[in-house]
Amino acid sequence: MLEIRNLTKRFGRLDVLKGVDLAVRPGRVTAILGPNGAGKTTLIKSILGLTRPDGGQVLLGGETVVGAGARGDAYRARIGYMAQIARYPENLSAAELIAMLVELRRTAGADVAHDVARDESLIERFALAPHLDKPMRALSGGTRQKVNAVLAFLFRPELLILDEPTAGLDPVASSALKDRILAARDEGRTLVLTSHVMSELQELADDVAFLADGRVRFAGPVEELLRATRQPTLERAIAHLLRPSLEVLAA
Ligand SMILES: Nc1ncnc2c1ncn2[C@@H]1O[C@H](COP(=O)(O)OP(=O)(O)OP(=O)(O)O)[C@@H](O)[C@H]1O
Repeated sequence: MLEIRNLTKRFGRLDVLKGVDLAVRPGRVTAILGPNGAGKTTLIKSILGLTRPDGGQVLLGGETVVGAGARGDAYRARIGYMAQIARYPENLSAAELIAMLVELRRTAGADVAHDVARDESLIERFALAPHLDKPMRALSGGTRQKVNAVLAFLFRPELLILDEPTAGLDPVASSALKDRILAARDEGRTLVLTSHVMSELQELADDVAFLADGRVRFAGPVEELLRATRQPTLERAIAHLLRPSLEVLAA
């Protein structure tokens, strides 16, 4: 569904991605893990075309969307994205933002009437209704994060990329979002997410891609990682992978 081939990215003298290969399986939740600064956000932004990689390709549904042979950025309409730090026009309210995004889609020729599922379940469970008409600049960090989540799910995208989606959310909101993530998976959507909260990933992830030193060191189902490292939990398995005497595990 999503395939990353030999992706490279350097910032000045810093080699962040040194040839990342990854095949994300459809209809599953894949967690991208790795220490701070490993390049998870850089990888995500490269998939979305928000960062231009130096080499390699990204394929979506078999079609090259980033790298040599890619044509335009229309593919982005198929992806819902929740950024780690989202920036919005601060004077607009969430309701106006939603209306604007719907209008943009309509102008781009999408069948919006069919597409839009303003996620009432999330709005309700986040208790977001009273905040929808306030300007974004007046919202608390957690409330902005909730709006961010609603926008990511807005058009029922086939692929959802969520960068630390529950960071800053209270336990009620975090549970609601996790339920929504699993529901999206059960609807057959593909999800890629990052988080440093291992217990959360243990709950959500079907597959794991572990990024370190610019490459994917392990990619496969969570159970396989636990088996390969002989550890009982994801947290211990990742700690095991991060030992200084790291042995590269075959994918
Ligand atoms: N625009 C940029 N210019 C220069 N360096 C950058 C830029 N973006 C990222 N980097 C560097 O690239 C490295 C990878 O950053 P990235 O944000 O992708 O890591 P991450 O794995 O998402 O980290 P974290 O877990 O802390 O969120 C870091 O050393 C970061 O400082």
